[in-house]
Amino acid sequence: DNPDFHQKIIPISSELTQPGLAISPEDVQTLTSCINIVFHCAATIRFDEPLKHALQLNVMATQQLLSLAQQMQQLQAFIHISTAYANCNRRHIDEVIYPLPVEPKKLIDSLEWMDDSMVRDITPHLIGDRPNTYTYTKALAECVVQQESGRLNMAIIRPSIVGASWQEPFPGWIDNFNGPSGVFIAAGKGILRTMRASNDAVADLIPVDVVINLTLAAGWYTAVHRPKSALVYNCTTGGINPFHWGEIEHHVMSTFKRNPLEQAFRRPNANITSSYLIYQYWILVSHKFPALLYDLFLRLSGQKPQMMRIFNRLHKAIGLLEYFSSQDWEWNSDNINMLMNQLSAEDRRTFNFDVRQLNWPEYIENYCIGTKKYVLNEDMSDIPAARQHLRKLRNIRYTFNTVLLVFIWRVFIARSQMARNIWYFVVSLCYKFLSYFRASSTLTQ
Ligand SMILES: CCCCCCCCCCCCCCCC(=O)SCCNC(=O)CCNC(=O)[C@H](O)C(C)(C)COP(=O)(O)OP(=O)(O)OC[C@H]1O[C@@H](n2cnc3c(N)ncnc32)[C@H](O)[C@@H]1OP(=O)(O)O
Ligand SMILES: NC(=O)C1=CN([C@@H]2O[C@H](COP(=O)(O)OP(=O)(O)OC[C@H]3O[C@@H](n4cnc5c(N)ncnc54)[C@H](OP(=O)(O)O)[C@@H]3O)[C@@H](O)[C@H]2O)C=CC1
Repeated sequence: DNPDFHQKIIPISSELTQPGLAISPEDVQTLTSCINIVFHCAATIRFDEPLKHALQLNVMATQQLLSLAQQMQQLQAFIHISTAYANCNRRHIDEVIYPLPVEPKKLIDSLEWMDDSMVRDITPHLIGDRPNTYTYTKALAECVVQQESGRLNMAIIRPSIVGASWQEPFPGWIDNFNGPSGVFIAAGKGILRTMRASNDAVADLIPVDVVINLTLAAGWYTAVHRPKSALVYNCTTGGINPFHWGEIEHHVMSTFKRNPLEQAFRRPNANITSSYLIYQYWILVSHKFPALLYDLFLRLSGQKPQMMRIFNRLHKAIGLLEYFSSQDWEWNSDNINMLMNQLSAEDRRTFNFDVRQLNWPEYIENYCIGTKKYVLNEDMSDIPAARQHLRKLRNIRYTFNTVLLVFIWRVFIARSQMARNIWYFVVSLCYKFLSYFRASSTLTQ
């Protein structure tokens, strides 16, 4: 649509961990003289980030950017991107900034002199009932934003689990493995067969284009209407148009069976469970055992074993995600409704963030196809070959199961008189039934 779009963009190089964000003096000059709105989304989103690093990227960098923003002569609004899970230690989350027991500045100062192992030891005490350093540092960043809200005109956007696009630039666009995308891909490849999640818990996915549209609209509202205090927007779907992890599982599996990924390890067949014991059982039977067999095959054919390593990484990743897929939260979204009512009918269409119109089965199907096309760069024209591959895998499974059954049965028959008796009884019963069936069909003729 806009072939010269790049002429409208001036990239600024920066490094969040450096003093002054490592922005060159010339760039600082450009920014302070002509910026109207700041959208601050840079962050580390890794769940396993060491606390010191997460603080540096998510809290101190936000502090530095706020200082820079105060020098911006034309600034109308500062929009900070947080996460709906910043306060995931609460069940009901309002559109307010919740206080933390520790003052961010004091925490940063006290961690300064500690070495990495000391920080590692006190991290669980600091993050308390939050699951990771990511949600904790995002909550601290909100407090930092609040401290500056008297001086700057600000708003906070809190998206839940950001997923592929709903409509723009086109349905299903996605370019990374974060959040559910990696899980969907692993399930589509037949690697992931089980995950701990609650079938009935709300899966609060939010399409990335909805987040962007809402963020732009909030930028407009903050700049033009200048609310007295920083408004928080809980950018979620669960309270408005709920969909559950059990339904997601169903639609992901059905999409990948119809549109298989290339070179799947096994047929896609993942089940979610909230039971720890069932989960451990499937991990053993459906993950570790096939991985062991496959690695044995690789070793015997002179190749490097790799499947167990892949599964260990997968287990680490799903272990970090299960906190979010095993429970529900309730987010208040009054500010979202207010913002929607403030937009003109045309703006509401252009910056659509009304998730009541979202058709989940269609969205999940586009999402899965999007992971195939844009994350894995697979061609849709290869789908017949991928289906053929799945048929081959199904035949291998049938053959394997039959051989295993016969083998186990043979072992039983050889060792136990009772198994032999049962076997003869079943065989003679079948024989009698067949003879009776043949005799009765001859009589009717
Ligand atoms: C059918 C079932 C339905 C049920 C389905 C339930 C879904 C339930 C989702 C809940 C989702 C909550 C989300 C909370 C909402 C926020 O607040 S959003 C923030 C979201 N943040 C994230 O998702 C980040 C989570 N990821 C991480 O923390 C780290 O990647 C992990 C998981 C600790 C892994 O760390 P690592 O082992 O060091 O690996 P990492 O360096 O990250 O990646 C190495 C390579 O593997 C790739 N990779 C990373 N992850 C994956 C993956 N999952 N798969 C494949 N490749 C991957 C990377 O692209 C990278 O590739 P290269 O660049 O080397 O080519
Ligand atoms: N993904 C999700 O599900 C959710 C995300 N969010 C929030 O949305 C925002 C964007 O997240 P998302 O797009 O998913 O994450 P990404 O990791 O894709 O993007 C993070 C951005 O931060 C930049 N960045 C990271 N480290 C540094 C650094 N040291 N110096 C300079 N820039 C850096 C990255 O730059 P570069 O590309 O150059 O590496 C990248 O542009 C974050 O604030 C996150 O907390 C909130 C809720 C859910």
